[in-house]
Amino acid sequence: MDTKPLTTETISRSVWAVPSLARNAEGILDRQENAKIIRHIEQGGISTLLYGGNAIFYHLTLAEYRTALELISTTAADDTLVIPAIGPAYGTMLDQAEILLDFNFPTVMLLPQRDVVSSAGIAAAIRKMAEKLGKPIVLYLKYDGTVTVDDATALVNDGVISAIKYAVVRKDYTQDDYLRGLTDQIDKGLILSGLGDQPAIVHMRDFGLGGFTTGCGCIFPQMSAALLKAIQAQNWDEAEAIRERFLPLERLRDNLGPISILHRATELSGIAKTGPIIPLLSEPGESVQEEIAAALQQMS
Ligand SMILES: N[C@@H](CC=O)C(=O)O
Repeated sequence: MDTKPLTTETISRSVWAVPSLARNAEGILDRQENAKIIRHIEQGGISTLLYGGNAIFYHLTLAEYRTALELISTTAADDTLVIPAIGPAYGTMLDQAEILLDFNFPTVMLLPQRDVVSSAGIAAAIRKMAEKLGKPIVLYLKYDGTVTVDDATALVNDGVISAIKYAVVRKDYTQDDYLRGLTDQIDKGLILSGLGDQPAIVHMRDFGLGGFTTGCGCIFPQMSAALLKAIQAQNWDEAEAIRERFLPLERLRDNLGPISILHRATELSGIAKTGPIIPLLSEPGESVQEEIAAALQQMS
């Protein structure tokens, strides 16, 4: 695992894959099956792994958290950057920080929440975690304005932010005052498009963001890596053609639940047995699984 501190170069050198986390039939984290997912992504040309929403880090027990960190840190290749998530509850992140001190991840990402938080409160949590861990944190902005531009800018200026994953859903991604406010104040190379392959072109071309995260790229890593390359080379027609190839699975994820559809699609694509989806999420029904299989076939 690459343990060097993040830079804008690190952020842009690879798409950030956001994988599912495999469990065996009993729901126990499965080393072998997770290793298959990691190898598949790495062999497809992606060298950054972000364990957050798609891995359902929100709902891990503390014991599972340690197991997961041990598993991902020892399975990833030497040059793969691995970023685990913390939170979203403050008490949870305090407990997780004690575990993280036993590992050497270069940064961690604070999972987002919009209830029972304030902008100043999230900023305070980031500062506390950065101090406790002795390293800067990835700020995940998923809800419009939950952290103000001023608070986010102050965190960056104070060196407690390693990157910002920007994932606010818009009808029209070219129209985004919140993102424009952030890019006016903060080094754009520190901000990643955080909503998968679909808004990546607009976010990188029109707002100058430094990279993008992908869920579907955990199944089709070569396609996501090619998308990043096309965007960086400003080959917009090629980038647009690649983006469209992701649509069959992305449409299902948008309509039926991005995390559970990706979890099941990873298994149906034959990459690894991902096992049961844990509560509070749920398994897609049989007809949905048929739709996933059809989408995967269309994309292959
Ligand atoms: N949410 C996006 C990107 C990852 O965070 C996806 O799953 O495609």
